[in-house]
Amino acid sequence: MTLVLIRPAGELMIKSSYVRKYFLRKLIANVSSVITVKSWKADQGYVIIEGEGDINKLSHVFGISYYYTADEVNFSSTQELAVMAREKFKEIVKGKKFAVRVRRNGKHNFTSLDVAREVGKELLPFSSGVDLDNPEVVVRIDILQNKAYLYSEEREGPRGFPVGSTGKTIVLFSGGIDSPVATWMMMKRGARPLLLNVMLGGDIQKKIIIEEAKVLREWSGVEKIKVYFVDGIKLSTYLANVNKFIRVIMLKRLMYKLADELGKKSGAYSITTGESLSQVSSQTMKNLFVSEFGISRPVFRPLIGMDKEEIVEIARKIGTFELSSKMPEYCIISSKNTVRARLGEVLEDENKLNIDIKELLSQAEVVEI
Ligand SMILES: Nc1ncnc2c1ncn2[C@@H]1O[C@H](COP(=O)(O)OP(=O)(O)OP(=O)(O)O)[C@@H](O)[C@H]1O
Repeated sequence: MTLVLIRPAGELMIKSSYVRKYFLRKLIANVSSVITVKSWKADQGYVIIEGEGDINKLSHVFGISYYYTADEVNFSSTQELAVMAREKFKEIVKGKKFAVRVRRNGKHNFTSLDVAREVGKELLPFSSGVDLDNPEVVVRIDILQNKAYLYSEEREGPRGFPVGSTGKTIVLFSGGIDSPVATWMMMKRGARPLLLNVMLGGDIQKKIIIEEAKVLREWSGVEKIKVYFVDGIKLSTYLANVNKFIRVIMLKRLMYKLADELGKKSGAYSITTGESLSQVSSQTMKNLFVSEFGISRPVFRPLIGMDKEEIVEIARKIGTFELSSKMPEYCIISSKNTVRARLGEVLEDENKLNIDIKELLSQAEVVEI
C-alpha cells in the first residue's frame, strides 16, 4: 500500500465547505478510476490517499495541482523530524547539491525555515553542498500538525475541475485539430462532453473520431463519453438548393440546432465548438452571430482568442494531434462563402428547408466510449 498525497487545484479548495466536499467526492471518484483507493481523507488543502497502482495516471485527472507518494512520520520536535529526514534522504543527496523545501500547515512554535535549516544541517555531511537556486535534488517535507510527509519528487497535475462536476456540454465535434482541443478545455473546467458529429466524411472520419474520443476518455475519469453520429449526407442534400454563399453558414446553423436539441434531450446546458475568431470565413464575428442566432443554449468557444500554433501545441500535448492530422478533407459544401451573411436572408432560406431536426437526431448512431 502506498501513501499518495494530492494537492487539489487551488480554485477547488477556496469553495465553501459544502461545495468543496462535492468537488472532492468527484475528484476521488475520478482518481479511483485510475488507481485503487483503499481509503482517503481531506486534510488542510491535501487529500491523503492510501492506495496502489500507477500514480503517473494522475497526470490525466483534472482537479489535481500536484501529486506524489510520501512517507508519513509522527514527530514531537524539529530535531526528531530532522533525524528522520536524514535517514530517509541521506542516500538520495549523496554527492549531490540539494535544497530542502518545507510546507507547513497548523499551529507550531517553529517556522518552515527552522525545519529546512535543521534538516539541511543533518544532510549536509552526506551531500556536496546546499544549492537553493539550482539543486540537483530537492528534499521535500509537508507538515500537517504533528505529522510530516517526506518525499523528494512532486509531479504536476493538470489543474482545473474534476470532469463531471460542472455539467454536460454538447460538443460540435468535427474531429479536426480544433474541436478535440475545445473538448479537452471544457473537460478541464469540469464539463462532461457529449460529442455530436455531422458525418460528411464516411467511415474513415468515423474511425478517427472514435480514436480521438478514446484519447479524450483517458482524461475523463469515471465519465464515459458518448459520440452521436448524425447523417450529414442527408443534411447536405437539403442544402443543395441554398445560395452557395450562405450554404456553409446554413450548415452551421443546422449543426447548432442539432446540438441544441440534443442538449434538451440530455440535460446539457451548453454547446461547445472549436471555432476561433476569423480563422476561416465561417468564423467571422458576423457569421458567428448569424450561425448561433436563436439557439437557446450558450455557445462556448474556448479557442476563440487562440491562434493555430497555440491550438496545435495543446493538441500535441493531449495526444489528439496525430489523429486529427489524418482526417481526410471531406465533402465540400461550398467553396464560396460570404464573410458577412445577412441574418434575414439566412432565416428566410432556412424556413424553406423544412428540416425535421428532431427526427434527424433520433436517427443518429450513438457510440459510447
Ligand atoms: N462535421 C462536423 N460535425 C460537427 N461539428 C462540426 C463539423 N464541422 C465543423 N464543426 C464545428 O464547427 C467548428 C469549426 O469548424 P470549421 O470546419 O469551420 O473549422 P476547423 O478549423 O476545420 O475546425 P476543426 O479543426 O475542429 O475541424 C468545429 O471546431 C466544430 O466545433
